[in-house]
Amino acid sequence: MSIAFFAAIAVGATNVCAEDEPLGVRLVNQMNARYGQHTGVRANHAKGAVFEGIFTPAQGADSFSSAVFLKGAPTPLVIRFSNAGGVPDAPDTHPSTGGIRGMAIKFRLSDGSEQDIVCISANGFPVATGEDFLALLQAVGASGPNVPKPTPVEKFLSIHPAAAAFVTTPRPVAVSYGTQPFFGVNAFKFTNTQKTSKFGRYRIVPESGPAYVTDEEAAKRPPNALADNLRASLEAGPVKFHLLVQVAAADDPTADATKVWLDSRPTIELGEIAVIKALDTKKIENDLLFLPTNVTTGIEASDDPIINTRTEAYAESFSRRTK
Ligand code: HEM
Repeated sequence: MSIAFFAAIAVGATNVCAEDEPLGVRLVNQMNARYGQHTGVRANHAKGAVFEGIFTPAQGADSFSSAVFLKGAPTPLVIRFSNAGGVPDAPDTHPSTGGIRGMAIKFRLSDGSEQDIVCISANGFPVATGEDFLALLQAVGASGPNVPKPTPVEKFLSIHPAAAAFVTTPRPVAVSYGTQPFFGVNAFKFTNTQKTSKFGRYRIVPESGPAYVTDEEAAKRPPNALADNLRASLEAGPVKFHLLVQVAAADDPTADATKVWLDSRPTIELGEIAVIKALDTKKIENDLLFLPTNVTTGIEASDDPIINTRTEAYAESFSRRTK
């Protein structure tokens, strides 16, 4: 995201605030005010592409967590790649995306239940709480082009250095969704059969390595190149990622997604995600709901407050888009 991005989409966005409503509802109200409310569309990550996949656990992954998908037979997946922002059908390079992509994965577990992992292409988040995220969205909404400087968003960024760093980080455009690394951002607690628990954050790394195009090339590409190019790659066979967990050291913060852990922290390989074939996105995407709190035995949410706020907001967005 860039400051220009905030200015570009702040036009027409007003602040909608009802203190008595749950935080997740207020966040969705604010997103709808910012991007417009579009029937049958997600309040955020509105443009997506859905694929079928399969997860194969790595040897020994079950020593990290007793989660059922980490041992034995491969698990079928439904994967939705997306661009951030609530503008449906926006081109991949549209400012409303802020350069942020999403990868949401639903594991169809052998016992009939589900496990979701919902990641973005950024390592870290601009703010540590849902309240601060709402304040950021409100500041953006109040910072139209004719607003005197310093604008509310400029003021917000001046006192929230993590948010300022987030919005000024360059976000190159990937060749396809299949060449984009993704990050879980929020910490989860993993417990194995010996009852040993560790905190970790997911990382999803393309097997072929990350690959990007220049901004000039990106601007010339068709509007859905990220998904189109992944579909084209699938003609030659599955497109693979590695699912890893970065493991926290004892004093690493687990409740603050702005605090990225050192790269030197160990990562454990949980297994391979193979994207197999494209599904009919328009037909199925609205029935899909990915929740960060949708976890199976052996995995729990950490004390990161954003996790529950996300679930509240996603459920609200789901109920609006399926009405
Ligand atoms: C307080 C912080 C956040 C809020 C309020 C928020 C809000 C939302 C909302 C309203 C949706 C639409 C949900 C739906 O209709 O199903 C959404 C989708 C999504 N969000 Fe967030 N989000 C937050 C943080 C995050 C973080 C930290 C990540 C990743 C680490 C993330 C990744 C995604 C992805 C990938 C989707 C698309 C899911 C799909 O394909 O269905 N979000 N978000």
